[in-house]
Amino acid sequence: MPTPRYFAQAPAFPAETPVARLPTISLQGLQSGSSTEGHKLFEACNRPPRTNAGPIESKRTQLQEFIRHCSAALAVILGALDGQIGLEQGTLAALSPLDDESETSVRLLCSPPQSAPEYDRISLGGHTDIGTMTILFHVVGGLQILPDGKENVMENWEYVRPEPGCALVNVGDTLVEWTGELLRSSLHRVMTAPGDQALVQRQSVAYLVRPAQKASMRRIRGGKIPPLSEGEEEEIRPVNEWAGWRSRQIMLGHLKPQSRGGNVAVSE
Ligand SMILES: O=C(O)CCC(=O)C(=O)O
Ligand SMILES: [Fe+2]
Repeated sequence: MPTPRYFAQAPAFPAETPVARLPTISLQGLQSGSSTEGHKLFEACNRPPRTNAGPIESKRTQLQEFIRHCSAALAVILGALDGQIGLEQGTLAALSPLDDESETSVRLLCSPPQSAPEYDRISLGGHTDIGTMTILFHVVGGLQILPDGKENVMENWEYVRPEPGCALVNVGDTLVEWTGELLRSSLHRVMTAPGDQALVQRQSVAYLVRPAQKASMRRIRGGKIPPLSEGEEEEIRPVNEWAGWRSRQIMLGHLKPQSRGGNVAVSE
């Protein structure tokens, strides 16, 4: 441990600076089996029970209602896709049921107004949503997509214009995997809103549906979904394992987030 002799070589830590309150636990005490020090250590490492932020807890009922509405809308959309793909009604929705444990979440984003807007500022970097589908509600612009096949350079990104009475629906990567890339997820990001919209606060609400944790990433069989090609390895990991792997690969730079899928369908 650094001794007072070393501390004497640097200016003193300012007394008025607010600091985090951390416990000091004696290593000697732990070595000698002191239960007091052991208890202090456990208390310091133990995670307090998770709670939602106050504004979320106080709106719990409305949020539950919101989730139920979004889920019902998504069931309609997924049902229409079942029909178009040639799958039995309810196939896609059954993979992400509301009542099963999953990573499904509601994300509230808020970008503060800018008095001197920096229009090239990225507030949420380019990504595809990893889950099944996303419903996004926004009023102020800022969302951009990179059209399929376009190089990821500034001038190729296109703003999405929020429309009254409309929500934006994003296909997620899981749906791309399940359908053998028949469906496409799109690369999107959030920039400073264009024009005078940058002068006001931007808020968005996203309902991000993730599959049931126990679901499999195995490709769905049937309809227009292309069968595995000769020698192609079947993805058999459970959703959680696959999602963790994919996020890590993207973080490490081994996988690049990009618009995916939209293969020409192979007919039966
Ligand atoms: O705020 C937005 O417009 C997009 C948010 C988004 O892409 C996300 O939450 O995954
Ligand atoms: Fe997103």
